[in-house]
Amino acid sequence: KRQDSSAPASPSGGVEYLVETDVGGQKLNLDFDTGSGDLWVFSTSLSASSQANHHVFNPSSSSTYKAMSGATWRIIYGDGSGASGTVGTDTVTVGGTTVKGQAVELANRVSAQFVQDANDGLLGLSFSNINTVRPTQQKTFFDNAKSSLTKPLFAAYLPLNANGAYDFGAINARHHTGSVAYTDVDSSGGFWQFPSTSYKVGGTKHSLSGVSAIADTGTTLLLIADAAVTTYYDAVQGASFDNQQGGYTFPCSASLPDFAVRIGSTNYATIPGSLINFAPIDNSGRTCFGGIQSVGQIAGMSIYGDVFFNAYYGVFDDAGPRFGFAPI
Ligand SMILES: O=C(CN1CCCCC1)Nc1ccc2c(c1)OCO2
Repeated sequence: KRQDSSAPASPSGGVEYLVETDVGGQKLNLDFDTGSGDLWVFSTSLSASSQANHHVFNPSSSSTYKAMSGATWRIIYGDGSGASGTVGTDTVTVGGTTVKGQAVELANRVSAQFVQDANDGLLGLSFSNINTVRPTQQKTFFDNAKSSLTKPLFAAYLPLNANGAYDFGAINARHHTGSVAYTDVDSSGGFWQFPSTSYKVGGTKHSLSGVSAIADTGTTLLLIADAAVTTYYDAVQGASFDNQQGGYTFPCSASLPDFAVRIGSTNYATIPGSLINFAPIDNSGRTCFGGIQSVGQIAGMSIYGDVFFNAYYGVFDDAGPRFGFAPI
């Protein structure tokens, strides 16, 4: 039960946090994603152009890799990106936590966004019921590891523009302040999902009846219904929806109100306005892109991505299951 460990998570381009992961003795920088359930890697099965600028996994160079005959996978993410390929098993180590016989999905196709991205693949940390391997669905790294951990939990510490960490098996008191508040999780859809039926802009409360949210470390921004997005940016001087940028922008000098979201039936998580200035849209530094944007057509759902985790330590506890949060 002493496979507990903490693995550094490095911010990459403000878009994602990468964790160095050992797959069959080969080191790859993977995007840890609580919003999906597949562990997949760039592999030597990809075209040379797709492999460019990435570390790729070569199954022939791993003495512990075993092909999974007849198994395939194919995934499409909420942002339209995707990947697909074949499957095997290998020994995977993250920090000091090792899983033998972990399903490792080898990409032989990846969408253009992934070729541009800095990651060498993804390590899914959602529930295993949305893993895409067929004909036999596979388990996530955490699902396989949890029985060897002191507690069946992992936690995400993702501070802005600083090295963070994924803690496995124990909460790391150095990664949060105050006490951790919890809400029950509905895992039936595969996500770390909970009701989130109201929000506050600069202290004024607004309801989002019937809405649920997912805690999603693989999504960069905080994505929420159009009504909430409009309410927020109505409170920001000079903000407007920029079709070219595909979201709300505002003068980088604008003062941004805090945005609080209700987590379950407990209290609110408050994201300070300063964390809602995501990035300048160009090198002039005049206009900035907002960290709160529309979730689009996914009715009744909010997606709490890294902008949320820049303010809150997230505890993903399989006992429950439940989601915990505490200011970092
Ligand atoms: O697709 C993702 C996250 N995804 C994680 C794996 C890498 C590529 C990005 N998030 C997302 C992005 C936009 C969305 C959405 C979800 O739901 C509606 O709009």
